[in-house]
Amino acid sequence: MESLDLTLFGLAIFLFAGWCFNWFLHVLAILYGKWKLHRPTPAVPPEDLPGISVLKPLVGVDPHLFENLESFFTLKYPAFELLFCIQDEMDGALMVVKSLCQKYPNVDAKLFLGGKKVGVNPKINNMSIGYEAAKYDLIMISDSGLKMAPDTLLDMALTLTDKVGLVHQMPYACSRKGIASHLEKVYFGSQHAKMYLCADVFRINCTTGMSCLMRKHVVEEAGGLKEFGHYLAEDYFLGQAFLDRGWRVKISSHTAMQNSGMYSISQHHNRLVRWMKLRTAMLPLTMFLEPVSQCMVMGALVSWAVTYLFDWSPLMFFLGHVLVWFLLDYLQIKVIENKPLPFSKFEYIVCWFLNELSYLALIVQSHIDSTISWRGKRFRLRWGGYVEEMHTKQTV
Ligand SMILES: CCCCCCCC/C=C\CCCCCCCC(=O)N[C@@H](CO[C@@H]1OC[C@@H](O)[C@H](O)[C@H]1O)[C@H](O)/C=C/CCCCCCCCCCCCC
Ligand SMILES: O=c1ccn([C@@H]2O[C@H](COP(=O)(O)OP(=O)(O)O)[C@@H](O)[C@H]2O)c(=O)[nH]1
Repeated sequence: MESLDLTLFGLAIFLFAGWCFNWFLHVLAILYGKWKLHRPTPAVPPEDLPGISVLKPLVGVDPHLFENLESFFTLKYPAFELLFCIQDEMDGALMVVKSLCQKYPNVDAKLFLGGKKVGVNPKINNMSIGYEAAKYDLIMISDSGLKMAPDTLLDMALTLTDKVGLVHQMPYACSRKGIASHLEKVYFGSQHAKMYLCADVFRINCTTGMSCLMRKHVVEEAGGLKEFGHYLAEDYFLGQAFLDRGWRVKISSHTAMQNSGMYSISQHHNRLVRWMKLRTAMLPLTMFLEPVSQCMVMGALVSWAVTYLFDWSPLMFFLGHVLVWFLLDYLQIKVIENKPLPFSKFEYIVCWFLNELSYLALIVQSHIDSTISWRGKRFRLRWGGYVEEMHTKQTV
């Protein structure tokens, strides 16, 4: 009996300590975000800036593709080339790129069709020819759904100092109409940003491949881009390859502005489930950490702990916990948005609860099957982050 008491006491102390650590992370993320993000970009003589090859892997067209790609043609940076990679020659994105090349004939832009099969990851396959043709040592991988501010490339290049090998942008989102867009902002501005900013402070690898600038010669030392084609989460392994070679990996002070023209709550959820599956396969520990780091789960566990330890009312404790979390998330989103929020306080309440509650269901869903669907292809995940493509049998 005594050993059971001791175990419960130890568990309650552990949960309470984890809860205190969580508040530390919350406050740290807000303060670090305030300090790190949205810094003014200094003016630098153009001759001091290295050239950059920007790889744009494209699949399909959405209503914002033209404006998103156009934002790369209007970047304020002295020397860069745009390398558009399109895997399917019939893809409508081809027309969009061609019309932008006509509109901006002075921008150094090239088109690569068909890709090259070097592994399982279709994004890597798509980018392979463009990667080989890149003429600068600095390459940037930039997903199709991003819209970039004119000075962001400059900010990223200035963050890439001597010891830094890779600079990535923390994912966030442009303001668009509707609840799905608000939900996306609430997710990326709250729990995602909290972990992302803290991971950067503690130098934990959380490289996200939607927008990252890196030194090509280091990628070559690691075996070239094709080495990362075995994984779907090529971004995490790219970041790790830089860290393993003694390079620093940093975040830019500009966030990655996702601006896909096709967005809905179910698309957002499917994407989060896909990412969770990748994280679980790569880093199995996140399978345990992720649920307990959720507001509602942590609140319920620690309510028990404080009742056991201090005889506090579990209900009052839980409600207070949720309220403080909710308010800190609001402060953090405001720091990341850095301008008036595009939604009302009521919409924030709805999206915050929707995000917190649906995320728990998504965690469960992510463990139900280990296959991943991504842009029309299906993959089976293996431990360690390896993947196999699943081919559906053709019937005649
Ligand atoms: C109390 C401590 C609790 C710690 C709990 C940790 C739980 C982790 C929960 C959330 C982490 C969110 C922040 C990381 C970003 C992850 C986003 C993601 O999963 N992206 C993956 C997919 O990206 C796309 O993949 C396809 C590619 O082609 C696209 O271009 C990509 O955008 C991506 O592959 C994964 C990247 C890295 C995941 C690392 C996760 C480790 C995070 C640990 C943070 C812990 C900080 C705590 C500090 C003490
Ligand atoms: O078969 C594919 C799937 C994706 N991509 C590219 O990979 C990037 C990321 O794709 P998506 O936005 O679907 O990934 P997510 O951010 O949702 O993980 C985009 O530029 C896509 O065009 C690609 O080139 N081929």
